[in-house]
Formats: sequence, structure tokens, C-alpha cells
Amino acid sequence: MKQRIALLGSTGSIGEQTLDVVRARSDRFEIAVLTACSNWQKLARQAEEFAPDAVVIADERWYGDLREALAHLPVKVYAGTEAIEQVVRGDSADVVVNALVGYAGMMPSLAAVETGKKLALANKESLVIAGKQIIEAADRNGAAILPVDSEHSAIFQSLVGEVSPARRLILTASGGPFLHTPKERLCEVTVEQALRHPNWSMGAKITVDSSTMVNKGFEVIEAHWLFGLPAEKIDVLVHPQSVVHSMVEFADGAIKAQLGTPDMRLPIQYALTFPERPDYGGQRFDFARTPSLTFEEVDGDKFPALGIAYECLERGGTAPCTMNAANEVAVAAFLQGRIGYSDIVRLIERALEQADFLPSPTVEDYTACDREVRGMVSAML
Ligand SMILES: NC(=O)C1=CN([C@@H]2O[C@H](COP(=O)(O)OP(=O)(O)OC[C@H]3O[C@@H](n4cnc5c(N)ncnc54)[C@H](OP(=O)(O)O)[C@@H]3O)[C@@H](O)[C@H]2O)C=CC1
Ligand SMILES: CC(=O)[C@@H](O)[C@H](O)COP(=O)(O)O
Ligand SMILES: [Mn+2]
Repeated sequence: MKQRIALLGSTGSIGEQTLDVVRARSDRFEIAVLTACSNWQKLARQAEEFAPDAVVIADERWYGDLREALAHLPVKVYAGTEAIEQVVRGDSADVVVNALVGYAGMMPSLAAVETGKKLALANKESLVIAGKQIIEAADRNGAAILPVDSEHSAIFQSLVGEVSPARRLILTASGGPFLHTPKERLCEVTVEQALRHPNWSMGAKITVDSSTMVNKGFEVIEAHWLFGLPAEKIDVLVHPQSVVHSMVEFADGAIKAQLGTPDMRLPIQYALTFPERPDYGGQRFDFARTPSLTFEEVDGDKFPALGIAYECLERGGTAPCTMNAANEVAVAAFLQGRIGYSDIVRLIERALEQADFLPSPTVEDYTACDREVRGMVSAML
């Protein structure tokens, strides 16, 4: 039987690559639900091609246009943020690919695991904010969470078949476009430069996050929740080629890694087909044609966001939620040309100093924290 997929964020980078995977393996997958925020034209084109049961446009202003564009198709059209959660809770799909960006992904992740569905998770912010609740709900309801994020997929693949626990996780980081930029020059960085990732073509928000290493910090928190290791057993190593996607060290000293060309379609497909590895037509990695694979320590002085994320993980409670909300507002402001590049991390630090802290928050507390921090950081711009 084919897997029926609810693809959240189908118009984005991971969303489109998921549709590439579905297109290539139409014998295995079919699309039940597609969602976008405002890009109703692309969503309509995707609905024409994949004939889902339902589509959701989160920004309600585009509902009329989308409905009109799809009037000739037997597809249900919904609008609004809550509608995304409702289609996830419904029974038209058995697997949810969460390719939403930012806080918007949290409630849908929770909805997926609460209804016992398989969750192929790209939206790392879900686990950064509410990792405890999402992992506990998945355990309670027998829902599998399959990581799509390349590092976490690599770790997951390295752990398959092992009965001994991992001793240490080593997340690799490309170092981003400013790996060799002197720290004093980071204040001059332009939007265009920050959006030029050396190895991956991704959405704007995560590309900026990679350049500040907020992305790697979030990935440390994501790894903690997915694999259950404490912060001191999760290391980060700069690997500028992005070929070794991450590694796991075991008690006997053995280190396992997953390697491949930087292409997200592999982890996306693996999350959907695990434990099988069907063929995929992407480019193969060729050792003989590759210059050396290199590794180096992170310069924590130049990239303080990584250390801040470790502190948030140690502190727990609403600290990671505060970091995420501040980062979302700051990155959006940077992309709009309203603040400088160095202001991103500065605003995260100020938000963490000033925001209320709750040590044992509920999901409702995260919603309140996200709102409070967004308001606070917006007022700082
Ligand atoms: N891109 C990549 O290679 C990787 C991405 N990830 C993670 O995957 C997630 C998606 O990243 P990426 O695909 O790059 O992001 P994009 O910005 O390319 O796509 C985001 C998707 O989410 C939709 N969306 C945005 N805001 C909202 C909202 N408020 N409510 C509902 N829908 C919304 C967008 O719709 P619209 O198009 O209408 O705006 C779009 O479909 C992120 O969490 C990222 O960190 C992880 C590893 C690699
Ligand atoms: C493809 C992927 O998983 C991204 O999260 C990637 O890891 C970003 O690269 P950085 O290592 O530069 O953050
Ligand atoms: Mn990643």
C-alpha cells in the first residue's frame, strides 16, 4: 500500500525536494495534503500535479484566490494556521512531513505524534522549543519520528542495528560563508553574502542561521531530544565540505558516519522509506574526485550563537523557546535590511537576559513565551 503523505510547507526548499522524491517514487507514495503560507500560485500548481485530498493556505488573505484556482478539482481548500493542525489530526494521511519553517511547525509536530502518525521531521524548531512534549507524546502514542535534518539523519543511520548506546555524537558544521571571515568584519556582512551558503541551497531563514551557527546550536538541541544524550556528549566539528554528514562514537572507540553528496533528497527519502533504501537517481559521491575531507574546531569567539544554544539546552525550560523567537524576529529584520548582521546574536542575548524564564513550561507557556519575546525583540529593532 502506498504511504499517504501530508506535506506541510510544500512550497519551500524541503517541500519541493520532498515532491521530487514523491515524483520519482510514485509507486510508493501519494500526496494527501499540501500546505503553504502565502504562495497560493505554487500551491495550486502542486495540487494540479499531485491531486491531494486537501490543501491549506496558512495566510487567510489568499484563500479566495486559491479556492478559485482549484475550483475545477475535487480538492478541499482550507485556510489558517489551525487548519494545518486539523488536517494533520485528520485521517487522510498516515505520514506527516513537517517542512514548515520556524515556530509555525511546533503545533503540527505535536499534532502528528499525538495522533500516532509517522513524523518525518525537517522543522528542527519544533524540538528546540518543545522537544520534551513532542518526544513524550511520540512515546505515549507509538509515533515514530524520523529525522530529515541531514546531521540527524546521519546519526540515525549510524545507530541503526546497534544495541549499545552512543558514547558521543559529533555533529558536522560547514562553517557557513563566513568560516574564513575575520570576526571584526562580520558587522559589514550583507544579506546577499549571508544567503550564499557554500554547499546547500536552502530557504532564507535556515541559510542565515547556518551563517551565524544558530543552526548548529539548534541542531545540538535537536540531537539531544532525538537521541537522548546530554549536552556534554554532543560535539560540533567544522567540516567545510559537508560530505561527512555527522558521526557517532561508541564505547569501544569505533566511530560510524554517514557520507554522501550534499543533497537533501537522500535524508528525505530515507525518512520515508526507512528501513529500506530504494534507488534514487541523485548524484553519487566519488572519493577519487574529491579533495581532502577536513575537520577543525569551531571558533566559539567568532560564532557565540553555538555556545548560547548549549547554555539554553543546559538551562532548559523556556530558554530555547526564547532563543528561537528572538532569532526568528532578528533574522527577518536582517533580511528586510532593518538591522545589521551582528545585531542578530546581540538581540538573542538581550532577549535571553530580559525575557521571563519558566523552568517547567507547558505547551501553552511556549505559545505565551513566543508571543512575549517576539513583542520584546520587535520593540528593540
Ligand atoms: N532547506 C534545507 O535544505 C533544510 C531545511 N531544514 C529545516 O526544514 C524547515 C524548512 O526549511 P526550508 O524548506 O529551507 O524553508 P523554506 O522557507 O524554503 O520553506 C518554508 C515553508 O513553510 C511555509 N511557511 C512559512 N511560514 C509559515 C507559517 N507561518 N505558517 C505556515 N507555513 C509557513 C512556506 O510557505 P510559503 O512558500 O507560502 O511562504 C514554505 O512552504 C526549517 O525548519 C529548516 O530549518 C533542515 C535541514 C535542511
Ligand atoms: C542541510 C542541512 O541539514 C542544514 O541544516 C545544513 O546542515 C546547514 O549547514 P551548516 O552546517 O552550515 O549549518
Ligand atoms: Mn542540518
